[in-house]
Amino acid sequence: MIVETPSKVILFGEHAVVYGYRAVSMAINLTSTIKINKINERKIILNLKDLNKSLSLNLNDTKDLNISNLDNNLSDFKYCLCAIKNTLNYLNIEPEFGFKMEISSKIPVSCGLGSSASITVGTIRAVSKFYNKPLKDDEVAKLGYLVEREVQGKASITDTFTITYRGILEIKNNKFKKIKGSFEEFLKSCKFLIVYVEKRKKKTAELVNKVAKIKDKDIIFKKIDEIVEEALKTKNKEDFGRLMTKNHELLKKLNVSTPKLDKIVNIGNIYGYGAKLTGAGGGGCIIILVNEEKENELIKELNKENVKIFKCEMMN
Ligand SMILES: Nc1ncnc2c1ncn2[C@@H]1O[C@H](COP(=O)(O)OP(=O)(O)OP(=O)(O)O)[C@@H](O)[C@H]1O
Ligand SMILES: C[C@@](O)(CCO)CC(=O)[O-]
Ligand SMILES: [Mg+2]
Repeated sequence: MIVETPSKVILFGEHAVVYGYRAVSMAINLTSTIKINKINERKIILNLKDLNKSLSLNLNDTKDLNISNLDNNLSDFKYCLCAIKNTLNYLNIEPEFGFKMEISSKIPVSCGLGSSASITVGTIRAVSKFYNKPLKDDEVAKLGYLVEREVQGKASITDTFTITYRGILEIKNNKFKKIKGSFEEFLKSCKFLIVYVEKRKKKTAELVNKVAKIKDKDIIFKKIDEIVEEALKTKNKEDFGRLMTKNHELLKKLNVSTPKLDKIVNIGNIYGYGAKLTGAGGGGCIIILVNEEKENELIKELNKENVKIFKCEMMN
């Protein structure tokens, strides 16, 4: 059985959303793929193809795993192991047989595009379907959020709910609503470039915990929330791009940007309508709202900077 799962891009509100403020996020067509097949032993074999890592463990040991005590050399297995553990416990089954799970992904790892949430949601869907107890979206999303919160210590529902429900979501106070109507139509008229700028030195968990230590973070979060509120009413690209850039300036005050991210955001501001980092920051990706009249110049300038450009679309 194969399960394919999207990734996501946060248009506004990352980090603030962890504290109940608003965010807008969009599922995109960069996907992870999970293949799961039966093995006649009561074992689980995990093969992380992109990271060239494998792990085998007994089914019985999986349900009581203490994820925070996992050896460092197993850290890349945390999300999928936690997803397997939480799903088996939620299904409340004693499986007679195990499985081999192979994970591969087109989503750059630890770059702000929700690779962890994609793997998590894909694993939950794959394991529940494999044992013939497929879960509904609300169960998948809730389990996925609990996995990210357990692995990271702090998390919002943004990544896992966006990837589960797809389309465009507005998140506030850890509740969500799918964005439809004129704002969705406006966003569909926008062309975004996602640019992978540089390798992140910290995982999302570390970046979220670093922001938690900032004393005046709520003042910054409130300003981000005002930007999101204004963006939700916007129907023109100049204003939308300007608000993206304002959000980026506030993320810089949270110390989650880097000089290289700022440099590429600046190129997005000059040759696009606006730009900002997306996801936890600390490196990774930025998103640019394209001004079609200057798109060729934008691409030319970006190509001078040794970055990787992803032309993605919203995934419903
Ligand atoms: N292709 C993959 N194969 C196996 N595990 C993966 C893969 N991609 C991501 N992961 C897991 O997700 C972790 C990266 O998650 P992290 O939250 O730091 O980054 P992200 O989700 O890409 O960015 P953000 O959370 O800012 O959107 C990896 O360390 C690994 O545990
Ligand atoms: C940084 C953050 O806001 C987004 C990570 O993609 C964390 C979260 O919402 O869980
Ligand atoms: Mg993540």
